[in-house]
Amino acid sequence: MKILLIGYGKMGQTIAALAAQRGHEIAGIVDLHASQLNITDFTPATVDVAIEFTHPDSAFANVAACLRQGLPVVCGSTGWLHHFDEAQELTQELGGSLFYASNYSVGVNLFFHFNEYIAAKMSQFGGYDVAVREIHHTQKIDQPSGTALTAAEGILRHFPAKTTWRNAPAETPAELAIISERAGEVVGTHIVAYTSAVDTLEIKHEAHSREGFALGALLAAEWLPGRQGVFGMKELLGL
Ligand SMILES: NC(=O)C1=CN([C@@H]2O[C@H](COP(=O)(O)OP(=O)(O)OC[C@H]3O[C@@H](n4cnc5c(N)ncnc54)[C@H](OP(=O)(O)O)[C@@H]3O)[C@@H](O)[C@H]2O)C=CC1
Ligand SMILES: O=C(O)C1=N[C@H](C(=O)O)C[C@H](O)C1
Repeated sequence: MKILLIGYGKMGQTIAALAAQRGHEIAGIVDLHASQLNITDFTPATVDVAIEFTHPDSAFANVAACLRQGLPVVCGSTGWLHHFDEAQELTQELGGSLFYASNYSVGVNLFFHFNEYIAAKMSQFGGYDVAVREIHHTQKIDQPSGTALTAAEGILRHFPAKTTWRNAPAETPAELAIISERAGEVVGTHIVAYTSAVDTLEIKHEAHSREGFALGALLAAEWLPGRQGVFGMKELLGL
C-alpha cells in the first residue's frame, strides 16, 4: 500500500519503520518541520491511505483535508474529540473513510472490553468505588490521555453510580476520578482500580514501546480502504 504519513514525530517514525517491514511504501510525509509537503499535494492516484499522528490542535484540520482530497484516513491524534461530530458529518457528506482510535494497541482494546464487563459486574455487586489512573512521558500535551477518556466513558456507560468524570480526585461519590501523572519516558500506562472496604481489584495496561500502537494503526490502514464511514477498533477487532 502507498501510505501518506501526516506527522513524523515519535509515532510517525515508528509507523514508517514498521510499514517498511510489512512491505508498504511511504508515498509522502507531511510534517511541520520534517517536510515541506501539504496534504493537498496528494490524491487517491498517489496514496491509498493517510495515517495522522500530530497534535490535538491540528488533527481535525488534517482529517478534514484528507477527506476533502478523497483519502481514507487513520487518525491517532488525541485531544481533538470536541471536533469529532464535525468529522463524522464531513465523512458522511463526502462519502469518505475515517478510522479513529484513542489507542491502537490490541492489548488496550482488550483492556477496554474487559473494563466495561468488570464495570457492569462491580456495579451489580455494589460496595466498590472506581478510579482511573494514567501515566505518560513528560512531552505529552493533552491531559487526561485519550485512552483514559475512553476507559472512563466505558465505566460511565456501565456503572450508574458514576455520572461524570473529573481530571483530579473525585469531589463527590458520583464523580469518576481520572488521575494523570507525567514521568520521564513512560510510553503509556493505564490502570482502572475498583476499591471496597475489604479489597481492591485492578486492571492495568502498560505499553513497553510504541510498536503496539504502530502495528494497530497499520492494521487499521490495511483494513480501511474500500470501506465508507467512520470506524474504530471494535469494528477492526470484532470486539
Ligand atoms: N492513538 C494512539 O494509539 C496513540 C496516539 N498518540 C497521539 O498521537 C499524537 C502524536 O504523538 P507523538 O508522535 O508521540 O507526538 P510527537 O510530538 O512526537 O510528534 C508529532 C509530530 O507532528 C508534527 N506536527 C505538529 N503539528 C502538525 C501539523 N499541523 N501538520 C503536520 N505535522 C504536525 C510535529 O512536528 P514538530 O515536532 O515540528 O512540532 C511532530 O513531528 C498525540 O496526540 C498523541 O497523544 C500517540 C501514541 C499512540
Ligand atoms: O501521547 C502519547 O504518547 C499517547 N497517547 C495516547 C493517549 O492519549 O491515550 C495513547 C498512548 O497512551 C500514548
